[in-house]
Amino acid sequence: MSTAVAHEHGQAAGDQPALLQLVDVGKSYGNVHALRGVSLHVRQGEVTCVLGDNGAGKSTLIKIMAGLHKHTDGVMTIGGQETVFGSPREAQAAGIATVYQHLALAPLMSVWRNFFLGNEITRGFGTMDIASMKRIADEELRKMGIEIGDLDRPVGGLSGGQRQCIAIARAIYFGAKVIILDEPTAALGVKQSGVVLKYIIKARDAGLGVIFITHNPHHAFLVGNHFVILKLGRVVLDAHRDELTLDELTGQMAGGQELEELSHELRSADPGKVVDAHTVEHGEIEAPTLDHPAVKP
Ligand SMILES: Nc1ncnc2c1ncn2[C@@H]1O[C@H](COP(=O)(O)OP(=O)(O)OP(=O)(O)O)[C@@H](O)[C@H]1O
Repeated sequence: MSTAVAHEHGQAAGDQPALLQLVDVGKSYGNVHALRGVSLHVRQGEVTCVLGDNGAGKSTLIKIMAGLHKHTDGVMTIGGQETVFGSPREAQAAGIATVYQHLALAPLMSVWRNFFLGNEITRGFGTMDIASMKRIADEELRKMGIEIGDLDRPVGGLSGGQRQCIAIARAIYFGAKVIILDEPTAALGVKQSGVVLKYIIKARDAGLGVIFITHNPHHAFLVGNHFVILKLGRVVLDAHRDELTLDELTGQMAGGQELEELSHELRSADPGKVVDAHTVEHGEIEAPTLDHPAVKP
């Protein structure tokens, strides 16, 4: 397994050129270094997973690629051209679509209205061509195998999984080359997560470069071609799927060293009980109860 950053600066590995590439990108907010030396490449028909805990720098990374923030170091290229986006509009125009976990759609608006939000079809005198928009939204959602039923329903009444899927279908229809998914499964149960993961595969198979931001290595490993783990703003793992196993990804994500230290601390707190890193990592540790000495006042 490769735990080091494996790729040469400025050059994507493999035959295909990267749709989007970051080389040694950094971002400082005053004297806070949110990202340092981050390199990443996103290729057509591949899912690049970016994993990281809270504060790892995932949101900052998304904001740079989505045109909300400018990086302070390094280079971003889109289709080989060095690029700094001045606004989210510029990123969209370059084919970068971002689906935010909570802001994917406007909850009070209908499904078809959301599908065309900001890209409405109009006839003469600026009147909206509602019939065409409904027809196209229906066709596109069906093409992706998304069953919604009544497209006049406000999306607020749909499940979180359905909302994410509509946002993905919309990005594909409007010609995105790269789709950034911001923790799309974080608030979902197992079944709904499965549905969203299926549409991540569909987006990949439609030829998009998918960036799947998540803190869940199990979800990442089900769909990912490439894995990057961020920790405190730095890349601590950059590996292709055939270079690692799910256990290794999970271990790296959890932080083997930190787990060792935690298990050591827990052992000293309760020397009668044997707790090893494996037990902690796999969630086999006993949950504290009100009777547990550790939580007594
Ligand atoms: N606008 C800002 N000003 C100052 N520091 C910031 C700003 N935005 C983020 N940071 C800092 O940058 C670091 C990375 O934050 P970021 O939000 O990118 O991480 P994250 O991986 O998305 O975390 P989370 O999952 O908790 O949102 C953190 O230390 C954070 O406090």
